[in-house]
Amino acid sequence: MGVEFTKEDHVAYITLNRPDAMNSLDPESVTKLAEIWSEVQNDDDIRVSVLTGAGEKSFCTGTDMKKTPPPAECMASIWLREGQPIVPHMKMWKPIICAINGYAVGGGMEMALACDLRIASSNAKFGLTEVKVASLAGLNGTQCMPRAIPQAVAMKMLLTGEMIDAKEAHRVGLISDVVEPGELMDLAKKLALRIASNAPLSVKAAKQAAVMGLEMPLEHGIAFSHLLWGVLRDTEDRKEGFTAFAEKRAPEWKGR
Ligand SMILES: CC(C)(COP(=O)(O)OP(=O)(O)OC[C@H]1O[C@@H](n2cnc3c(N)ncnc32)[C@H](O)[C@@H]1OP(=O)(O)O)[C@@H](O)C(=O)NCCC(=O)NCCSC(=O)/C(=C/c1ccccc1)CC(=O)O
Repeated sequence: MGVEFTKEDHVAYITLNRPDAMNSLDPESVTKLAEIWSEVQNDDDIRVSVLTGAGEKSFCTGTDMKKTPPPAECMASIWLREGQPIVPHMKMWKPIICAINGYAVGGGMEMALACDLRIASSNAKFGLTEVKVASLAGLNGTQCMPRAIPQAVAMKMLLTGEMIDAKEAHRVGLISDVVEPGELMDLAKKLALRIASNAPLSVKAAKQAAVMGLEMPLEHGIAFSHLLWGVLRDTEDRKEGFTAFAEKRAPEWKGR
C-alpha cells in the first residue's frame, strides 16, 4: 500500500510506503493522503500526527515523476474548485510531526515544511530540487522555506536546487532534532505522546495562535492570542487542569 495509516493513544501514524521509489508520491498516494488528512482532522480521538516514510533511505522525494500522468484538466479549473493538492489537507490545528527518515526532496520537502515539528535521522537530506527538473516548489516551498530558515540559506537551496544534510539542516533550524536512524520513530512517538497528553483544545489554540500570528503585526498577534486564551478560559478542560493540579493527579481531558 502506498500510504499506511494507524492510530494509537490519540496519535495518528502516517507512513509513506513506497521505499523502492523513495516514497515519492504517485497519484494513488496523493489521493490516499488527502483521505487520511481528512480523517485525522475529523476524528476527535486523534490529537497529533506523525508523518514519516518507510525504510531508512528516504522520507519522500516529491512527485513520482514516472507515474504521474500529464494533467487531464487545466490548472485553473482545479485551482478554482479545490485549491492545491496535499498541503491544504494538512491545514489543521492539530499538530503534525514530520519524522524525516532520509531524503526530503521536492514535494517531500514541502510536505515537511507544512508540518509543525521536523525531526530527522542523521542520514537525512533536504532539498527543493524542482528547478533541476524544470518545475517549481509550488506547494509552499518558495514561501515557507524563507520563513523557516535564514533567507540566504533558503535562497541558495531554492535557486541551486542543491541539498543540505541533517547537520546543516539542524544548524540553520530547519529541523529541531537529529538522531540515529533507529531512534527516529522512538523520538517521534515520545514527542507525539507528550503533545497528546496536553489539553487538546489548548494545543490546537497554541498552534493557531503561533501560525496565524506569524502573519500578523506583533500587537495584533498578541491581541488574537489573548482572545484565544479567553475562548479557552471557560472550557471544562481548563477547570479540570486546575483541579487536577490542586489534587495532585493526572488530568482527564474531554476536549471541551
Ligand atoms: C533522491 C535522489 C537524489 C536519490 O538518489 P539515489 O541514487 O540514492 O536513488 P535513485 O536510484 O535515484 O532512486 C531509487 C529509485 O527511486 C526512484 N525515484 C526516486 N525519486 C523519484 C521520484 N520523485 N519520482 C519517481 N521515481 C523516483 C528512482 O527513479 C529509482 O528507481 P529505479 O531506477 O530503481 O526504478 C534521487 O532519487 C532523486 O534526485 N530523485 C528525484 C527528486 C526530485 O527531483 N524531486 C522533485 C520532484 S518534482 C516535485 O516534487 C514537485 C512537487 C509539486 C510542486 C507543486 C505542486 C505539486 C507538486 C514538482 C512537480 O510535480 O512539478
